[in-house]
Amino acid sequence: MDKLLVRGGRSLQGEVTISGAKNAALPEMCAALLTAEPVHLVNVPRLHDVRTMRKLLDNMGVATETHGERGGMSFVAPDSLNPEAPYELVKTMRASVLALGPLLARFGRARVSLPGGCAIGSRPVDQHIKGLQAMGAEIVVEHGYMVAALPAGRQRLQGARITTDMVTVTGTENLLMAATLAEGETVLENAAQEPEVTDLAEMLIKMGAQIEGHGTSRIRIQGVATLHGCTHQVVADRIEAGTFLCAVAATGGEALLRHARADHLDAVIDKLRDAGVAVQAVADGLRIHSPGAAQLKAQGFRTTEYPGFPTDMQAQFMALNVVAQGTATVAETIFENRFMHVNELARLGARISIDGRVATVTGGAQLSGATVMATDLRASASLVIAGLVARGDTVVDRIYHLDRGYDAMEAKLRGLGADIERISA
Ligand SMILES: CC(=O)N[C@H]1[C@@H](OP(=O)(O)OP(=O)(O)OC[C@H]2O[C@@H](n3ccc(=O)[nH]c3=O)[C@H](O)[C@@H]2O)O[C@H](CO)[C@@H](O)[C@@H]1O
Ligand SMILES: C=C(OP(=O)(O)O)C(=O)O
Repeated sequence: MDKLLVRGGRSLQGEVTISGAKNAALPEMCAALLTAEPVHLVNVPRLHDVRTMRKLLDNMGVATETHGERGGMSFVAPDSLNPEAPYELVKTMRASVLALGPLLARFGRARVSLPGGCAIGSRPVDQHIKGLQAMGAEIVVEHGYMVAALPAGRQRLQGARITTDMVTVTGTENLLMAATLAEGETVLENAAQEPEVTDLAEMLIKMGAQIEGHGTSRIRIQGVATLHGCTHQVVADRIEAGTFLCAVAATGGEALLRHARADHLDAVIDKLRDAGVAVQAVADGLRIHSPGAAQLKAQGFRTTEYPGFPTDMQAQFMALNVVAQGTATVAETIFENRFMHVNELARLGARISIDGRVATVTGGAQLSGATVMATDLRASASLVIAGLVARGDTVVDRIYHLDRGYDAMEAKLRGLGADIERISA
């Protein structure tokens, strides 16, 4: 199992290029299931979840290819394929559930393993099922699989008005993709407004889908009989960008984050500015200048759906709060078990107490390196940030979590002057 060795104490300086977003690339790869024509994606990040999604599509019978330096990938999903997502692949990547909507919409049937929970919470998919049932699908859950089909005699899903019980990102994406090929109009109320949903909608529109209102809480889709191929560039990863912002803020220093989108990071940038960090939108990126943690003020926040503070940035900003000055409370409202980094940060010297879904961070900690264990994707990133600030050596174990969602993180950090290396098992 690979580990990262971080020798802390260096400030970060220079330029880093932000990759395409994992959480946009994964649904967009599934969108290729909606047409028999070639779909080309560019700016696909090189990370483990993308490789898993490719395996999942290959396994179904989709022809996939990578090309070029710029994260090019193409997909051809023939008219006849095996519409199944097996447990072996789904268990390592919850986003596999995004195959369900497209498969059902185009092939009229699908067998997709239930994803189960993961470290950060229980992560049910009841809203995906409820929405597809509202569109006429018959879905039974048996032997750990969602087995979905259209009723006898029906060729297509039916448009419907669907209000999800809560805002769900992949739920919105699954229903959005399914609705593009349904008969008639679908209205998704309480839809997720995350930039990755908007990016997916823009790709689907290039494929011939009729969609309005993406980026708002009501998305209207007029179903069409077929979609065609397209070329689409995956939007920049706002969470990767936010992670680098927190790393530079915590270590002090100055950096340019190429391709980072300020308009997708408002809530995080506001908090960084309140903390005392200078963040400026520049042509094709973001510039950050941090005076170092000793000059920064810890910031309280509450995670919420977009455009609120993202749950996927909670752990990384908490690492910054640990070394900034003052006390701050952090409330996690999206996932019930997303504070697992807290005990590991404590091994480095962080002072954090937890009461239910609220963590109170007492800043100003003098961190010292230790061996810590990554428990999930963003927890891993928060431990790396803390390790960059800590005195001495920090070893972050189980970084397969990090590899799931970050494209060459240690190489990018090294490019900014960090002393970090991978120890391969
Ligand atoms: C691949 C991807 O894009 N992953 C992101 C997506 O995950 P994901 O789409 O899985 O997260 P959701 O937005 O669906 O989850 C939001 C909340 O709704 C609950 N829920 C969701 C669906 C459902 O059918 N029933 C239900 O109860 C979840 O348990 C959670 O409490 O959005 C999360 C919230 O921004 C991010 O942390 C993940 O990085
Ligand atoms: C929780 C995350 O991803 P996933 O939904 O793929 O587990 C994340 O990207 O932080």
